[in-house]
Amino acid sequence: MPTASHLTSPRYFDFRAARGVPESHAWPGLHDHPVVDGGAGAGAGEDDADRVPVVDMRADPSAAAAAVARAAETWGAFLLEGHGVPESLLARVEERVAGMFALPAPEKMRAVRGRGESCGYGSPPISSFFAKSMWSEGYTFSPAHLRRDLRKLWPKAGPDYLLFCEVMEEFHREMRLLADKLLGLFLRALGLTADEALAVEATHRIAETMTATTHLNWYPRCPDPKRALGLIPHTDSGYFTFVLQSQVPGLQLFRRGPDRWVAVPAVPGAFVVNVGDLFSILTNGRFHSVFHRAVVNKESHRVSLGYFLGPPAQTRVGPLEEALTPARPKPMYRPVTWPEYMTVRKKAFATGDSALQMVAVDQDDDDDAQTKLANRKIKVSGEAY
Ligand SMILES: C=C1C[C@]23C[C@@]1(O)CC[C@H]2[C@@]12CCC[C@@](C)(C(=O)O1)[C@H]2[C@@H]3C(=O)O
Ligand SMILES: O=C(O)CCC(=O)C(=O)O
Ligand SMILES: [Fe+2]
Repeated sequence: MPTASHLTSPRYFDFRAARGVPESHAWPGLHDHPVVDGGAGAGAGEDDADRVPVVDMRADPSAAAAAVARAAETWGAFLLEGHGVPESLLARVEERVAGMFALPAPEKMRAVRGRGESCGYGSPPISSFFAKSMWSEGYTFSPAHLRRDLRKLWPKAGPDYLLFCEVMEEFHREMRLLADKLLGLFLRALGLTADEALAVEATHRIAETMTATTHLNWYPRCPDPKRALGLIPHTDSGYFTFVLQSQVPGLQLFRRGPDRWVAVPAVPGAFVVNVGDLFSILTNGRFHSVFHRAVVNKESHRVSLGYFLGPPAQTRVGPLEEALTPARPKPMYRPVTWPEYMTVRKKAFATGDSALQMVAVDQDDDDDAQTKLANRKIKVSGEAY
């Protein structure tokens, strides 16, 4: 039973009551790199180096695939427009999400994420690897178990519960179809013809078995945003993520040469798509997973939604044979399941190493790589790619 003790529980920090950023939430090194604007007016230079790439799905498929290839190879992220998910539905999703976060803390804490669980309410799952706390709360759920999971937040299953479930179910239906379409475009972006992309799907059943997870982020208003961080710099671990950021921007992408954070503009109706680590593995490093973070601000709170796509837990993901090129003829990574990769990433956070590097195959060891290529033949889900 929730009691008023949630306010004194070490699990709950009452952001709304905070008058400053305590040491527990103050991050060093936040301003080591400049922040530049990634919006339409950005990149006054010749090549628009800071402008976040845009992919419009209304373009003809080869043009859209070329835009995806450029963005996935150079940025690991892009703004997705013309995706067909109605703006009115996105507005209803945002309204329901904001309503959920506005619930009193004891009610949200009814759904607190238990130790070792991936779904539930609380600090971002990644925060358990760090001594400092982030300026955010979030709620993770599996769209497949929506009605069951959401009873923890709304045990009486009243009108708010029903509306939330209905809107999220409609959203999930649209997003799952969109995810399949985008996966097809990603395969085309690897240079496959439409028929070859269909053949990859027939063999590997990537789209068919792909799972979706929704994670809602709430970044409360922050009295001293220069000291706090909404979400620590990270790469998403799965295949790819659709991020819906509300009217308040806050997502930043890391770019090298010169090192800088590019602030992603809040474009109404657009998604930001992030390439994740397992997709980088699947494409043999041709598509980059993007390092990104979320910052907070003093004026208003911010809400965002991540719709994460990835393989089923038992599927081992390794480089697709179709992604190998004359320049990179060998698989660069060993096959891993998503849970295995999460364990590697946990170690990487502890040591400061790169998780992707930790699953990389030693390219000098010819025999090793060739054996892995031979062993890597995909069987049906649950087996190796
Ligand atoms: C499917 C997932 C990706 C995610 C972990 C999760 O199981 C559910 C939440 C996701 C999220 C959202 C905030 C950032 C992130 C790193 C985290 O801590 O939880 C991502 C995870 C990820 O991409 O690895
Ligand atoms: O809030 C955002 O814009 C980013 C969220 C994010 O990176 C995530 O949920 O993984
Ligand atoms: Fe992320």
